[in-house]
Amino acid sequence: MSEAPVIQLEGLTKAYNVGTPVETEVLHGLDLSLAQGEFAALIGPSGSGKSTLLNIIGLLERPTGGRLSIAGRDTASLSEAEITALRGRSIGFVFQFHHLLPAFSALENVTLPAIIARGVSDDEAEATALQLLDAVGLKAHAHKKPGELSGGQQQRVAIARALALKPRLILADEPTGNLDTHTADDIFALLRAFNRDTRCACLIVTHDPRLAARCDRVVQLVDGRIAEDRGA
Ligand SMILES: Nc1ncnc2c1ncn2[C@@H]1O[C@H](COP(=O)(O)OP(=O)(O)OP(=O)(O)O)[C@@H](O)[C@H]1O
Repeated sequence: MSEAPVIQLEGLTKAYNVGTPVETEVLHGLDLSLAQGEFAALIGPSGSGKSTLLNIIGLLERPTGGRLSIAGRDTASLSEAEITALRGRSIGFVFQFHHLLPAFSALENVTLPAIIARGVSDDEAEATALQLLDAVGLKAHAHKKPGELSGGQQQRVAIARALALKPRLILADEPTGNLDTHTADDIFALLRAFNRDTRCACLIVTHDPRLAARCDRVVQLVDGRIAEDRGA
């Protein structure tokens, strides 16, 4: 039996200020499918719609038109509660401004989503989190707060947090954008290793041609349209 694509878009559009005299369409009928295990870059000039598309695929914003299925579920008919549940169950986010909770330790930042979103017990969440912090090279820093960690270390905590929920899909928005080349390579290698080990699909927005060249597939947006889809 073939698996449903993790992401499927058909004729997807997004407009802002819908119904007003200055409605602007920023995504113009996109078709895109990403299978389990695929590792893809999303590239394109500033303003081409990459973040908007990532937010829609991440179920943080609704499309204006077309179809969006995530993990085989058509999202159009889902209630807000069902959307939230699907997002929590299926998607891990690694964003540049990683939204770690400053008052909590690295360990707590990784455990809390599993406890809150999944109802996992404290002990089980902590055991998983420690394994993940070890895997990202931060076991010794587990009890430090984000403000006591470097940018690259904070980004690794964000990756551990995303992976703690064992998502089928990882969405990363410029995950290495503010990091030096060496740390960026480490972060990229981590994402790649988890993609290989768990077959989670990854879609990574990047302005870095070096990183895009190391993805299996490169989707290029220009002016809200897919201009190129290499390696599909
Ligand atoms: N909330 C909003 N309201 C109105 N227009 C918006 C909104 N969010 C984004 N846009 C517009 O949508 C277009 C695409 O923006 P988006 O942030 O998705 O581009 P991007 O490719 O991610 O750019 P960058 O690489 O600079 O981050 C831009 O023209 C932007 O001004």
